[in-house]
Amino acid sequence: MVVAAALVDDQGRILLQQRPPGRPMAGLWEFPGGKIEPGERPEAALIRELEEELDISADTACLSPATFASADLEERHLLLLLYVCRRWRGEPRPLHATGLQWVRPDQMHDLPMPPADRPLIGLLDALI
Ligand SMILES: Nc1nc2c([nH]c(=O)n2[C@H]2C[C@H](O)[C@@H](COP(=O)(O)OP(=O)(O)OP(=O)(O)O)O2)c(=O)[nH]1
Repeated sequence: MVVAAALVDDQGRILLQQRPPGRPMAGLWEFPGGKIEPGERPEAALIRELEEELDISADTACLSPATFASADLEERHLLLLLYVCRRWRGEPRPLHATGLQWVRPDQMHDLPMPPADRPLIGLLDALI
C-alpha cells in the first residue's frame, strides 16, 4: 500500500519527481510518496513522505483523496492511493529524487512513468 500526492500549483501543473538510479523503476517520473508503515495512517504517511522527499509541510486538511491505482508489480500487488494537494509550506526540493518538474496532466503522456500511474493521468486532467 503506497500513498502519493499530486501537488498542484496555481497554474494547474503537477509536481513529478524522477526515481534515482539503483532503485526499482529508476529514471521514471512519479508522484512523490511512498509506502505506508505498519500502523501508520495513510495521510500521516503522505505528510511524512512529503517532508522526507521534498522538505515541505502539508496538513491533513489539505490532502484530498482523488483516485487510486491497482496494479501487479512483479511479485506483489500495488495499491496506490493518490491525493491532490494544493497547499503546503516550503519550496519543494529533490532530497531523494534525481530531479523535479512541474507538468500539466496532458504533458504526462510523453513522460516515462510507472505503468500503474498511466490510468491516473486522464483522471487528473479531468479533476484539475
Ligand atoms: N511514490 C510513488 N511510488 C510509485 C508510483 N507509482 C508506482 O508504481 N509506485 C511504486 C514504486 C514502488 O514500488 C512503490 C513505492 O515504494 P518506494 O520504494 O518508492 O517507497 P518508499 O519511499 O517508502 O521507499 P523505501 O521505504 O522502500 O525506501 O510504489 C508513484 O507515482 N509514486
